[in-house]
Amino acid sequence: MKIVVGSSNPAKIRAVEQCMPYPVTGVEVASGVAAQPFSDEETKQGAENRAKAAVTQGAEIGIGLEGGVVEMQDGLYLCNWGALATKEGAVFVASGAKLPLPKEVAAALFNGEELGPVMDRFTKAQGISKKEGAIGVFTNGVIHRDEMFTHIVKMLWGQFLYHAK
Ligand SMILES: O=P(O)(O)OP(=O)(O)OP(=O)(O)OC[C@H]1O[C@@H](n2cnc3c(O)ncnc32)[C@H](O)[C@@H]1O
Ligand SMILES: [Mg+2]
Repeated sequence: MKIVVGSSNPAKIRAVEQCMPYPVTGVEVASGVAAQPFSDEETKQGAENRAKAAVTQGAEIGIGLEGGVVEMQDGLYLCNWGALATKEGAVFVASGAKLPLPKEVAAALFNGEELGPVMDRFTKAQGISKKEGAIGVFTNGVIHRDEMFTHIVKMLWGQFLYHAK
C-alpha cells in the first residue's frame, strides 16, 4: 500500500510516517483554499482538497493535513483538520487540537499575515511551522506540531480500517 501526503512540510510527513505501517511520501499539492484558512470549514476543505489531490499521485491512500485559525467569542484559536482519500473515492475526515493564540499574533493574522511567518517573527526563530509549530511554542514544547497531527492521522486511519471491515 502506497501513501502520499499532500504536503512537503516535514512536520506533516513525519506525523503520517509515525502512524502508518506503509511507505509514506510527501508531494506538494494545491490546498485550494487561502494560504491562511480562517474557519473550521475552510481548514477542513483544505485538508480534503489536499487528500484528493495526493491520492491521484499513484497512491492507494492520500492524506491531507491543514492548519488554520477559527474566531471564537474570546479570540482567535489555532485549528487543525485532516482528510484521508482512497483511490476508490472514499473520504474520511477528522479534526484536531485547538488552542488560543495571543492577542498580538491574532492581530497580525487579522491584518492578512500568515501564521507561519508571524510565528517566526514572534519567536525570533526560523521555520517554526516545519518544526514544533505554534502549538509547540504555546505549550512550552510539551506537544509539537508533528505529534498533534499524529492524533488526526490515527483518527483517519482508524476510520478507514473500520469501514474496510
Ligand atoms: O507546506 P504546507 O503543507 O502548506 O504547510 P504549512 O506549514 O503552510 O501549513 P498549513 O498550510 O496547513 O497552515 C496554514 C498556515 O498556518 C501556519 N501554521 C499552521 N499551524 C501552524 C503551527 O502550529 N505553527 C506555525 N505555523 C502554523 C502555516 O505555516 C501556514 O502559514
Ligand atoms: Mg501552507
